Amino acid sequence: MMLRPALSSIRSLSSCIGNPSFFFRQFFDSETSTYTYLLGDLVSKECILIDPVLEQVARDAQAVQQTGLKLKFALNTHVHADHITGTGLLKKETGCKSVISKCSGAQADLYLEPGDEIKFGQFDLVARPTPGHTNGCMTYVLNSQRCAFTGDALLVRGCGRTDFQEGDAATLYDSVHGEILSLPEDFTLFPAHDYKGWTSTTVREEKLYNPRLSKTKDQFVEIMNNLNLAYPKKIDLAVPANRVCGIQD
Ligand SMILES: N[C@@H](CCC(=O)N[C@@H](CSS)C(=O)NCC(=O)O)C(=O)O
Repeated sequence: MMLRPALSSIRSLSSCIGNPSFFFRQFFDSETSTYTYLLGDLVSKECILIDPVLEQVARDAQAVQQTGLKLKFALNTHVHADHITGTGLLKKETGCKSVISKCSGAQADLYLEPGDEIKFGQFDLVARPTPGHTNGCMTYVLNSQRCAFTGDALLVRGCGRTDFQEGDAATLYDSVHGEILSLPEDFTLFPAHDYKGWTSTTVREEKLYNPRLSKTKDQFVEIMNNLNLAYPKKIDLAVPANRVCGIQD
């Protein structure tokens, strides 16, 4: 029997806790292998979603409602190429504000610059620029819970591809080493995708075991330039839609 976690639409995690006021849930969209994260403050009731998927908006909105939380922000880590973001529809359905980096060039209610903070109740996410997969990629760091949401910049034992949009392997290497792998080694890292059954990792694990990023920069660039991956199936639909915050009308 293959020892692979069930790719259910809702996964629970015991990591990234330690404060009873912190609500955390990791969701999975099995069609696109995308993780969406719900983070909330159970005292103030404010919550946020990171990287929601259009087809899973009902699931996400239901989770928010069931927990008695109020959705303040729906954030994207970048302009995704493989799925349409759920932020446009979530805005309509919940009145939340959409958020993305200024550098992404995409439309949103709030634009993040490096070092900007997103507050939900007593918690603060700090935006760190991690370009290389796209120009506008941001990693969101939650220092209080010793974790970070890396989007496609860093995947478990992998990283985002660099062969379309504004992809650049050398830039990705520098930004992941400078902004993610420089975090304390015990920080838990949550990616936007996984294709092999992983749910999270740590800075220490990726420094030791990432088969791409643990190499020298020259070796990394060579690896990235020879991945020969098929284009994402939805890229022609997803990129233009995500530049305007997903489906809005
Ligand atoms: N088959 C999927 C696309 C898979 C893919 O290209 N994933 C991207 C992130 S989404 S743009 C990636 O960077 N992968 C890195 C890797 O090493 O796999 C589809 O058709 O949507």
